[in-house]
Amino acid sequence: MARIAQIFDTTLRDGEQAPGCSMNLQEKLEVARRLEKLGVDVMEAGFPAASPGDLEAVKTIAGIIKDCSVAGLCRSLEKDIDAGREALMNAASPRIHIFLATSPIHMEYKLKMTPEQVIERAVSAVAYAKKFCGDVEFSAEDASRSDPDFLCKVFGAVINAGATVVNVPDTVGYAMPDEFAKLIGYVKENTPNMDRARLSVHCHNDLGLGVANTLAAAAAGADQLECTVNGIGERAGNASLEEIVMGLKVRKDFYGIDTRIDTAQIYSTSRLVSQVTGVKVQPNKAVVGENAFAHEAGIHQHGVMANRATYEIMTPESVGIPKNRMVLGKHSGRHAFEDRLKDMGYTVEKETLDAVFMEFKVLADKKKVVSDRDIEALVMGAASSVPETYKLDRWVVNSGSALTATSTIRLQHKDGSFHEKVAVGDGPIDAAFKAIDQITGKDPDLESYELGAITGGEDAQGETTVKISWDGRFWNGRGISTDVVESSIKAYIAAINAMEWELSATDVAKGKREEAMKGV
Ligand SMILES: CC(=O)SCCNC(=O)CCNC(=O)[C@H](O)C(C)(C)COP(=O)(O)OP(=O)(O)OC[C@H]1O[C@@H](n2cnc3c(N)ncnc32)[C@H](O)[C@@H]1OP(=O)(O)O
Ligand SMILES: CC(C)C(=O)C(=O)O
Ligand SMILES: [Mg+2]
Repeated sequence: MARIAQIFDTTLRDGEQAPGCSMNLQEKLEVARRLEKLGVDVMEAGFPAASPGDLEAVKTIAGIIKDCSVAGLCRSLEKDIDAGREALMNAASPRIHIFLATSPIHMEYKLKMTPEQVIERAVSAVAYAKKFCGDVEFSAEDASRSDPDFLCKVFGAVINAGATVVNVPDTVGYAMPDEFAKLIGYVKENTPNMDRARLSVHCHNDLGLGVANTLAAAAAGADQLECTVNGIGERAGNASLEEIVMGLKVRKDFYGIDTRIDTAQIYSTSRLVSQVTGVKVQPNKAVVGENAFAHEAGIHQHGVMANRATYEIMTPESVGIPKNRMVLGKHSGRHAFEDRLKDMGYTVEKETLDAVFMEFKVLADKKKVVSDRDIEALVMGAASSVPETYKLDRWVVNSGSALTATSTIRLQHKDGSFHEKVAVGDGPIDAAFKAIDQITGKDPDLESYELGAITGGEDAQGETTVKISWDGRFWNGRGISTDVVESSIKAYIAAINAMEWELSATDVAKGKREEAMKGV
């Protein structure tokens, strides 16, 4: 019988650590719900001690996710574990995840601790966490560059202190598959009481081997695999969830390992993560890339026409890539539209469906054929919208080679009032953003601005993604329109709304904490 490997997803923690991948609370919640539907066994929701915003995010996710464990990462410090405990107090299955480095270079230069002090600290941290939480994972950071015997000693000690999972991270993506498999076999054989804990791996992709190392470790006995959707994560990223899961599924004959992932949810989860982070999936990315199932060469096309299995080792449907179906356009009705949404993996409330269907009709008037990508953009726009403090009412922008770009923007505030400002700038987008800043009284830094077309063709919709920052925090905004200036304005307003919403939510939480402290 096949054994089951648990999938530990860290998109919301290690994934979010990647430059440009930060998500706001609303976006994290959407991703968390999708991960639950995907069937992950554990989701790491954040690093509660990193900031009050991170703590609130983990707490909110922990309160709504019921079908899998929710983990929070903590250093081996009581104050971090206390933050983890607070963040996870409403979780159905909480897991405190503690880490401490075990490699000579990390111990000497970063932690400035001796190996004996590291063992002592790891044990005391696990024992402290165990007082509040039955499920405690311990990660030996930089395990692949650690002395294997020392690693086994640390693991034996933390298992004795109550750790339920011990994790072997290849923190800097240094390991080679054969070598990593040997290390896993060694740890399994030589760690005292290894039968009392699950053995996990967490691989990074610095040499492009994150997935290969994870699969090699699974074959060698690891039974929890840590990964992220689309492989996002620190530096070159983490091992990608979709590649690990499909590797195990397609080559079950070789590995004999199952997971509980509903693979038909993979594609829509990948699209969601790409949309909320604004990080595009490369076209040739395995499993979920635009070209993963495209056949261009004649010999391949000929083979696929005779039998798809000549050049396809898995079907697009098995990862949830929708088949080519009815064309949706301005004559399509609600049933066909709703059916397509279901096929694409979206379950939307009636209210959202009504709104998206209306937008679809407006778009269908402008475009001959509305593609799945267009629909996805409409749903994402409606579903991920945080409460709108400001809404675009109307705009005019003048620009050209012989005049200074000028914009007039009118926004409606949620209290119903209208506000209009005129601004000049270095080009039409800058002028528009400056007018919005004047209205909102906010002056965030524009960290990134990306403009693309959702589909090809002259009537393609423009999609703009912006990232703004203020006081070290980041917010994304997305806007779509057949006019690229309008999509840019919408994206900027969406980012400002996300910022307004998160800052006010943090203020409320802070207020509540201060109130509670008064009573202590
Ligand atoms: C491999 C990984 O992915 S590890 C996870 C990485 N994630 C993050 O760092 C999350 C975001 N981080 C943060 O917000 C901040 O770094 C914080 C809030 C966690 C800490 O901030 P600061 O207190 O300002 O410390 P700073 O980040 O500068 O330095 C890290 C400190 O933690 C210590 N430390 C690092 N790892 C550990 C650990 N596992 N256990 C205990 N202490 C640790 C370092 O030695 C250093 O200590 P020092 O301040 O006594 O020199
Ligand atoms: C905290 C640990 C698990 C980590 O992310 C790493 O070592 O890469
Ligand atoms: Mg990591």
